[in-house]
Amino acid sequence: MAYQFPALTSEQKKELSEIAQCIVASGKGILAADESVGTMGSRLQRIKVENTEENRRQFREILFTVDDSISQSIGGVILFHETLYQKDSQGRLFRDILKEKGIVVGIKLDQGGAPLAGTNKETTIQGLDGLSERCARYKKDGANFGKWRAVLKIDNQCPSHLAIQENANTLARYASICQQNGLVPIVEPEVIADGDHDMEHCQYVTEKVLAAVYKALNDHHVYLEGTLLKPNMVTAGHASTKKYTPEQVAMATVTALYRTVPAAVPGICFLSGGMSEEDATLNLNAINLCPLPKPWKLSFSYGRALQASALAAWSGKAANKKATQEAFMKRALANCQAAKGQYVHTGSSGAASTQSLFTACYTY
Ligand SMILES: O=P(O)(O)OC[C@@]1(O)O[C@H](CO)[C@@H](O)[C@@H]1O
Repeated sequence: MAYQFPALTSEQKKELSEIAQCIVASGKGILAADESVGTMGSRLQRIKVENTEENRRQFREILFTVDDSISQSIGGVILFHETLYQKDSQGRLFRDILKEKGIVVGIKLDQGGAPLAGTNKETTIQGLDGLSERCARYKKDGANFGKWRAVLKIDNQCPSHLAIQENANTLARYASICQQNGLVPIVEPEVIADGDHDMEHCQYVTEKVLAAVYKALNDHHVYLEGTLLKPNMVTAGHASTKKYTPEQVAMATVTALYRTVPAAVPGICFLSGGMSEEDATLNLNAINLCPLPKPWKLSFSYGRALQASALAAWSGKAANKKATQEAFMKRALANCQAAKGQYVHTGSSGAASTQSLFTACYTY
């Protein structure tokens, strides 16, 4: 056993665990603003705005220049490469604006899916080649955490043993490289909601996937205190006819996590996976009220569920800046409350917040 070859020094471990804890400090979660150019294109298409670099920059400028009190709800923001180097209209780098608010800057590191031959259209994720050099550069340029999303689906023969093992190993290799370069890895094994399976089936699969991920992280000597997990909530498939309450979703989700995620992991930040903004908040709130042991912070790392109302309010018009920032702040605050189990639905949400944000076979 290679016990005498430590992967990280105690200084490296201290830095990583401090970054992770800062991101999920009480009530804080993550804004996943790391949509690639293509994904941002489909978001902008919905509001009939052209997918230009300037339009992407303008929307993000509005989000990042929101009132400083946002830092009570948002501990970290994940950026796409392009955004890490963009500036606001006064020439200030976005990453500096976020840091001044006390928000940790993160970077998307995965580079999209590749087919696993001989499977029912399953995938692995690319981006390991040159990853160490990219991480070193991003650390120098102000990032302190990374994100890597692996996609598993529930279908005939899926997820296969191969897909589970390959994606777990790739996530672990990515996590190890991140930590060597001073970045906290967000480990995201997403079991997507496509399909008509029930919640119990999703729970079974989520447990198998998470168990494989934590075995691989251990094999790769990943320091769990310096990581964050970004899983799916346990829900029925989008096409299922069965409906479940937030309390049922919470019980299934926390049970799956309790069985598979070590207590050393400081925080679990859920993805929203196409849920409406309001459902994502209600489910997170129920998760935090679930009467099972919860040794980790249970928070959010939402993309669609933090930005849908804001995008609709903006509609590509500078004049809508105030309304856009208000919509974003409202969702951020609601999720901050939900991360503490204190969210009370007032019934005054706008239309955009209750709309399903699901897209079939969501890739990017
Ligand atoms: O599911 P959501 O909350 O919208 O987004 C979760 C997420 O991992 O998926 C997107 C990738 O397409 C990323 O932009 C984002 O970080």
